[in-house]
Amino acid sequence: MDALLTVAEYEAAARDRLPAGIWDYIAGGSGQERTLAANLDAFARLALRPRCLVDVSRPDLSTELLGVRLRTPVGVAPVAYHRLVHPEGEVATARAAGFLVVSAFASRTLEEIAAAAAGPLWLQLYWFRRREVVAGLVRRAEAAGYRALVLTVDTPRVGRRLREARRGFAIPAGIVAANVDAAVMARTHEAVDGESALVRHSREQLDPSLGPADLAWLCAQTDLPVLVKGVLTAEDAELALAHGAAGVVVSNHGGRQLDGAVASVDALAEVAAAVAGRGPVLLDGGVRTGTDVLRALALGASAVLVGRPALWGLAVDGEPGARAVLDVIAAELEDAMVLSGRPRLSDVDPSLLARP
Ligand SMILES: Cc1cc2nc3c(=O)[nH]c(=O)nc-3n(C[C@H](O)[C@H](O)[C@H](O)COP(=O)(O)O)c2cc1C
Ligand SMILES: CCCCC(=O)C(=O)O
Repeated sequence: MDALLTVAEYEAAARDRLPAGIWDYIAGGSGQERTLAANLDAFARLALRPRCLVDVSRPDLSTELLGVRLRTPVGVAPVAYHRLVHPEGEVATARAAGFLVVSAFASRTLEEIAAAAAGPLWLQLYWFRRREVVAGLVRRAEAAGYRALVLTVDTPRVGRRLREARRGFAIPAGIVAANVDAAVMARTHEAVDGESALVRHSREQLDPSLGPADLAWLCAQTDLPVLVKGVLTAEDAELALAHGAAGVVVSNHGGRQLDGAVASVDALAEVAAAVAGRGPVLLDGGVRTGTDVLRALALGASAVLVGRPALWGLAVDGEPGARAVLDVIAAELEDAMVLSGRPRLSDVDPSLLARP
C-alpha cells in the first residue's frame, strides 16, 4: 500500500475496505444530503490571508481546553459504535486520539476506554426517555475520570437517513452499545426493509421534550462541566449558557439531522460572538485538513472535532490508522500556521480570512 498522505486518501481506502451498508451508515447524511455537502463547501469558500515577515521558526500547536493542555486543537467527535469498523473499537481510538468525546453509543465500556486513553475523555449523552440511563452514565463517567459531559441537543429524533432506510440498516448483533441497558437498545438490531433501525430506536427511546430546564437539571446532577452539542444559532448558545452549560459545540451532526441546516463553519462566527469568551466553543462538521482547522479557529473556535475521519483511519489500520489521520491533520495545521505567518494559535484571528 502506498503511504496515505491526506484524509481524503484514508476516506477512499476505508471505503474500499468496509461493507457497503456500514459505509453508507457512516458516510450518509439526512434528506438530500445538502447540509452534508455544505459542511465541506463552506470550508472551501473561506480563503486565507497569509502574513509574511513573521518569525515562524517555532510553531506551537498546543492549546488549553477546560484547564487541560492539548498538543493540538483537534479532538475526535462522539461517533457511535467504533467496532463497526474495527474490532478494538473506541479503545483503539482512545489510544490514538489527543482528546476524545466518547459517544453514549460507544461499543466499548467507558471504563475500558478510560484505561486505554492517551488524552482527556469527555462523555456525550443523549436524552433518553429513561432518565436513569442518563443519570447512570453521568455517575460512571465521573467515576472513570471523564472530564466533561456533552449533551447532544440536535437529536429529538434521528433525521431522515435515506441510505439507511433503503438498506434496512440495523446494528449487527455482535456490536452493542456497551454502556446502555440492552433492553433500551434491543431494537437497534432489528432490520426492517425501508426503515432505519436507528430512526425507529430514537423515536422509541429518546425524549423529544428536552428543554432548557432539563439542561439545568443535568448540570445540577454533576460537578463536571456540561457542553451543549448541536448549537447553530446565537439564541441557542445564549440559552445553553443561561441554563448552566460550560460551553457549546457548533454542529449540525455531520449533516445527519436537519437537512438544509446551515454549514457548521458558517454558523460559527454568530455563536462565538454570542458566547463571547464565557466558555469554549468547539466546532465539528466537515473538518478534513489542517487549513480547515485554521479557518475554524479564525472564526472563533477554541478547538475542533473530527467525526468520520477518525473512523476512516480506524477502518484502514486500527489504532495506528486513527493516529495517522490525526497526525496528517496536525502536520497540515503546522504547515498552514507557518505559511500564514501565525506561529501560535493565539495569533489566529478573523484577519486570517479574506472577506467573501
Ligand atoms: C457514524 C456516525 C455516528 C455518530 N454518532 C454520534 C453520536 O453517537 N452522538 C453524537 O452526538 N453525534 C454523533 N455523530 C455526529 C458527530 O459527533 C459529528 O457531529 C459529525 O460526525 C461531525 O462531522 P464530520 O463527520 O464531518 O467530521 C455521529 C456521526 C457519524 C458520522
Ligand atoms: C440514535 C443516534 C445514533 C448515533 C448517531 O448519532 C448517528 O448515527 O448520527
